[in-house]
Amino acid sequence: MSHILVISTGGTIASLPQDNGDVKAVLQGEDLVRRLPVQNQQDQNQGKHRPIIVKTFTTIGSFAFTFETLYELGNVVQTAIADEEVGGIVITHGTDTMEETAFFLSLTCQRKKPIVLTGAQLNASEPASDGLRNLSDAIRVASCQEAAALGPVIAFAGFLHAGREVRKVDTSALEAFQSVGFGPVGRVEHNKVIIRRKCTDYPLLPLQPMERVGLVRLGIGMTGDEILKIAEGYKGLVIEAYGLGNAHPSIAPAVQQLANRKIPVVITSRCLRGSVAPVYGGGGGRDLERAGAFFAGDLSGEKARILLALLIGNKLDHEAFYEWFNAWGH
Ligand SMILES: NC(=O)C[C@H](N)C(=O)O
Repeated sequence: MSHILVISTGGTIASLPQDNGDVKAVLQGEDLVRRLPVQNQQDQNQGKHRPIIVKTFTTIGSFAFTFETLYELGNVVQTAIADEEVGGIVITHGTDTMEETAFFLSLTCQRKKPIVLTGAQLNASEPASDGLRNLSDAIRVASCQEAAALGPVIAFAGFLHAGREVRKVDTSALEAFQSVGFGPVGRVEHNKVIIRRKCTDYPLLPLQPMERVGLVRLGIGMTGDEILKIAEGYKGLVIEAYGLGNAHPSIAPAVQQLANRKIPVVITSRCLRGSVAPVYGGGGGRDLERAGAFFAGDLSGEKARILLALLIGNKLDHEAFYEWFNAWGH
């Protein structure tokens, strides 16, 4: 029987308070699996679960992840996908940047096997810690072949969220994630995996090291000068603009300058739901589009940044960026 590979990376699920008061990721993958509830271990003995193999990839807070970490993790996941002995993959991860890792894997990994990310909001020393429940649910989902077609998902607080749509919406509540605008793709209830939605089969990008891309959220009165300063040193820039994708009128000429220097600019929205669209003149989305900006549909700023960094890393022609943002943004 093929096994479930649990790849641990740290995060609160692996964290314990230290003598100096810091809460720090210290538990290895083996420690997490050893702590699984007795019921779960019994299920395993009775063959209800596939055997579990553990790999400790790293033991850090997800706020310490970099593009390099994502690239290396992507390689580990792709090796596991190609390994016939592996039936499903679970990644334990901090919640802070879990949605970006889930999206990165969605962009680069074939949907042959379930890929399930999970973590915790309460550290492993807290009596009501959610980590073991989430890990137990994630293992169940990774054992369910039907979940492969969803692409990478986050299993958290009993819900399943698609990598493309999921966002961390709460700093501390146990229900940390939501699929904003669409709702979860499924849930784990009474130890059963229930899948209620299908996920679109988006085109994949080759796994490549990503390039440095900036991300800036507009606040009232921010101007083109500020955008040009922020863009320094970056190979691309994502702007979280207002509403449908609008900005102060001084920003379109700045975008034009950056486009002339072959620095692509991508527009997303500060809004939590809905897509950007070039509608308004007077500094609005139509001016930004005319200046050469790409529109990222309903992707969040963070996710548009991952896609842009990967497109630049793949050395694709900028003309092709329109198709990629159309494909993934809608
Ligand atoms: N709940 C968590 O896992 C948050 C933690 N700071 C992390 O992302 O590593």
